[in-house]
Amino acid sequence: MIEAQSLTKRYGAKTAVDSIDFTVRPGRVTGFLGPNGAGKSTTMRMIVGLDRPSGGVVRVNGKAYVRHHAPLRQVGALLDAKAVHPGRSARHHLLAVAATHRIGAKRVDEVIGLTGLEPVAGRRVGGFSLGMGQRLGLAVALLGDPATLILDEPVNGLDPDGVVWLRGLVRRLAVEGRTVFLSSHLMSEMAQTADHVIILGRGRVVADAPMSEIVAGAEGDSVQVRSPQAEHLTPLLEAEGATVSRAEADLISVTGLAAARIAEVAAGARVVVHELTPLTRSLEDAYMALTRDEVEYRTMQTSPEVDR
Ligand SMILES: Nc1ncnc2c1ncn2[C@@H]1O[C@H](COP(=O)(O)OP(=O)(O)OP(=O)(O)O)[C@@H](O)[C@H]1O
Repeated sequence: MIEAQSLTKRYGAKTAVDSIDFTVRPGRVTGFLGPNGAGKSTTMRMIVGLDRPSGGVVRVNGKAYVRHHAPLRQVGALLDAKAVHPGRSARHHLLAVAATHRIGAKRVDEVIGLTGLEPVAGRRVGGFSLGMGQRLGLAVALLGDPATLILDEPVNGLDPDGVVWLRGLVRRLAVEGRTVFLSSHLMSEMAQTADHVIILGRGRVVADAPMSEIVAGAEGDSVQVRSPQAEHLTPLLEAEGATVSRAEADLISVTGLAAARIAEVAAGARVVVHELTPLTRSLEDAYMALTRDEVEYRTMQTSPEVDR
């Protein structure tokens, strides 16, 4: 369990984390989302004592991280997978970390197995790919068999097989009753992995709810309709109560009317339709709506005037 109360981090005049409160509960996967610079990494670093809060507190399994006598047995963290000695083999790195907590070689071999590192366990870590480095970071996080896991962008660098494997591992850890807190920028991946979501925007919590609620709160389902007579079809659909927005000359997005009814209206007016695609709500839609005003580094749109 992770509990943050009025947790704050300032860097000079910049408030990276602005008096946030949240609880990450055991037995489920909690996703941590937010635009670049929202304060996710800073929050995770404070949870594991790598950054000291400017205000407020954060407890892991009831205590501040630094107050735990054997923190690796309480909290496993994957924050910076590259922070390992490049000359050591993966197995030696794990043995060295294990020794700090009197964890034996048996457990080292177990986590090597759990993270699929057997084929490379004897190789120098310096030659590892990003994906192998992530697996090693996970192996370190799992060493102490901790009740709480904090994983910052764990899918980073994993190949598609690795992503599926990680999803299964993370789900299993939660089913075992552990607290799993993970950040990712990959919405579709997060939608498949997390049960609960906390979204940060500019250092504040903008949403903290079950995944199903977050997705259900997104704007309504829409239907994408491609037709060479889109202009003719639009008022007919609006007369049926639909809201229509035009994406391209022959492409409209229709909300408030089922795909079947759209097809009937089009057929009734002898309008040719080339495509009719119902689009369901997604975590990405909900996320975009919730963070629309919270983006610190927004991609600048080049205005047509500047182009000319
Ligand atoms: N050591 C530091 N000194 C000064 N400012 C910092 C420092 N670390 C982070 N910041 C600032 O604090 C804010 C939050 O950064 P943080 O890295 O926690 O965001 P994030 O949500 O993890 O972003 P990303 O998705 O890009 O990893 C940013 O504006 C960042 O520039």
